[in-house]
Amino acid sequence: MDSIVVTGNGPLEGQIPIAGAKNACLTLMPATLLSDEPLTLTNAPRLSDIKTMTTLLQSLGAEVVQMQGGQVLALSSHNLNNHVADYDIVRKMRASILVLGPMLARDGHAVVSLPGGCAIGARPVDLHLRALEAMGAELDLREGYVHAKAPGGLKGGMFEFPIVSVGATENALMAATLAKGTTVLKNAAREPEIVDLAHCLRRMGAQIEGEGTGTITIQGVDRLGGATHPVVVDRIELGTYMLAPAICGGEVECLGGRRDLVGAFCDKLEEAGISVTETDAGLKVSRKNGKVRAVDVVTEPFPGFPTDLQAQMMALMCTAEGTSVLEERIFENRFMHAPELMRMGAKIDVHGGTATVTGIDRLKGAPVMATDLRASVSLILAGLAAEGETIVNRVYHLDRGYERVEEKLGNVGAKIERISGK
Ligand SMILES: CC(=O)N[C@H]1[C@@H](OP(=O)(O)OP(=O)(O)OC[C@H]2O[C@@H](n3ccc(=O)[nH]c3=O)[C@H](O)[C@@H]2O)O[C@H](CO)[C@@H](O)[C@@H]1O
Ligand SMILES: C=C(OP(=O)(O)O)C(=O)O
Repeated sequence: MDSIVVTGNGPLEGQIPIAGAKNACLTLMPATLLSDEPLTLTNAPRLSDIKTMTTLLQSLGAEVVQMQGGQVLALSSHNLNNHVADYDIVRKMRASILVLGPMLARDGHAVVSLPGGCAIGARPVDLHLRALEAMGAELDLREGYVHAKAPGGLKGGMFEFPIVSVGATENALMAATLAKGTTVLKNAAREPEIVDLAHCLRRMGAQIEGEGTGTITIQGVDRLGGATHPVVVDRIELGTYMLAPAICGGEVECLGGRRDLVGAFCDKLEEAGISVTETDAGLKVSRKNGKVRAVDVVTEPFPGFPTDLQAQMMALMCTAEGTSVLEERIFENRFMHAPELMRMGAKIDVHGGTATVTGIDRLKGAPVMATDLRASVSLILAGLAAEGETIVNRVYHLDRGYERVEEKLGNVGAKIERISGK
């Protein structure tokens, strides 16, 4: 298994291009299952999760062709010949459950393995299933698989999500585009990835209103056509790289960055004393002098502070002036980076969903273990500002969500290299 070695090397200067969003691309790709005409996605990120979704779609009979080094994905589902999403693929990535709604809506049947829990929490899919049931789906859970049927096709319905779920909103939204009649999704997720999905579905001929608000209304249509759609910028990759100069000092412009994608996060950076400026090309972040101030963070659904940036923000707080309280409200077990940061000298106290971080002057490099995607990158960020060498082991998690991380950080002056495992 590969490791990443990072050595503290002073302030960072330069530009980092931000890729298309993993979490948008992972929901846009299954949208191909709604149509027998081609769907072309541009600005796709080159990540192992995208390969996993490619393998899953191909296992169903869809065609997925990578062009321009993987930045363009040409998808087609005109030859769908298998409606069973196998456990061996689904278990690798939770977003695999997103094939359920589209397959069921188009062909009236689908069998999809339950994805199971993961390091950050139990992550059930009950809301995906309940939303589909509200559209008339008949579901049966057997031997770890969801067996779904809608013999006469899905029918429009009303579903109010008891808690906000990004994935369940995506599954229901896709399914509703081909249901007969009107579907209303209440307390829907408002994440930019949902808005991007709605834009793509509309290009394919879907009738959708209200994306980006808590109520999405979908008027079902008989069929969807093809489309070409650019994947929205990755707000989590953006936030991660904005934190690099915040932690190390210096000035970095994140190309393609947009404040509307990371508003609550920018507010927290500014509260901590970091400057964020909108430029023609993106967002420029600088920390020219002075200490970072400790700030409190509560993770919430969009437009709140994203859970996917909590670990990276904790890395910043480790050397801030004062004490910060980070409250994780989305996932029940998302502080696995804390003990690893403590190996680097951080002072962190975790109680349930709350972590209290007391800032120290400087972290010290250490061998650490990456436990999940965002934990991995938080350790890299911490290592960039630490004294000496930090070896981040088990970085396969990192490759799920960050393309060419060594190159992107190396180009702005970071001392970072990948060591290939045996
Ligand atoms: C591929 C993708 O887009 N992943 C993102 C997506 O995950 P994902 O779509 O899995 O996250 P959800 O928004 O669904 O999860 C929010 C909360 O709802 C719970 N829940 C969810 C579904 C369900 O059927 N029942 C249920 O109880 C979850 O366990 C969690 O506690 O949104 C999360 C929250 O912003 C992000 O951290 C993930 O990076
Ligand atoms: C939790 C994440 O992804 P996933 O939902 O695919 O596990 C993430 O992107 O931080």
